[in-house]
Amino acid sequence: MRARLKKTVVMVGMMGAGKTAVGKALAAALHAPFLDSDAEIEKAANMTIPEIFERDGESFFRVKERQVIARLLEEKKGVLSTGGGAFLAAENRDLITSKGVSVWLNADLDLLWSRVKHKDTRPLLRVPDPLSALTKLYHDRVPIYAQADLTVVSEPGLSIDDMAERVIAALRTRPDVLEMTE
Ligand SMILES: Nc1ncnc2c1ncn2[C@@H]1O[C@H](COP(=O)(O)OP(=O)(O)O)[C@@H](O)[C@H]1O
Ligand SMILES: O=C(O)C1=C[C@@H](OP(=O)(O)O)[C@@H](O)[C@H](O)C1
Ligand SMILES: [Mg+2]
Repeated sequence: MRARLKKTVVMVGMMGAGKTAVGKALAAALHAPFLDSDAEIEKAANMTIPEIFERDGESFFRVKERQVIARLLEEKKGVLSTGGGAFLAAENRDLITSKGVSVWLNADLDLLWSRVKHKDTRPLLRVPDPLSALTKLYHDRVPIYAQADLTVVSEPGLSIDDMAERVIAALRTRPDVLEMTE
């Protein structure tokens, strides 16, 4: 069996949910292109995400994020991992829903914290109390992520490849997204 993507699969969810890692594994399993909006923004700016936040501010980053997502959704069908804030903007949600299928990687706060606490690559967590910041973002954002087309739950015992398999199982319920061929 081989699978063909008819729409771009757009990974959404909190920082540390695994959008980048699982998105990459999913794209490999589907033999589809992998795109990551943060990586594209970094490439275009020739700066890291923290550098962009520091020099130009979050609102500038959000403008770039919107432009990059619009461009990537036009360019090719594949797996697009977004940054955690992207799905918060109604304009992005509308675009993602019309051109692709959104998949929320739903991980609980403990699991997210265990994955992000040792990293300093996320400017929104470069504050005196990063756990409080993450907790607030989590509670503010969960109702919005819940609007995604599909939800895949992440659990501590699962590997990145297990998660990619779970996403494929969810996509199999959507023949308008994933076409299975012999
Ligand atoms: N089962 C898993 N699913 C997703 N990420 C995992 C898993 N196990 C370990 N990780 C690690 O957790 C981190 C998730 O971060 P990342 O993929 O960058 O998330 P996001 O892009 O959603 O912020 C990575 O370092 C990844 O290797
Ligand atoms: O949640 C957010 O607002 C952000 C998440 C990050 O991406 P990941 O979710 O891939 O870490 C990155 O876009 C930026 O630091 C802002
Ligand atoms: Mg990411």
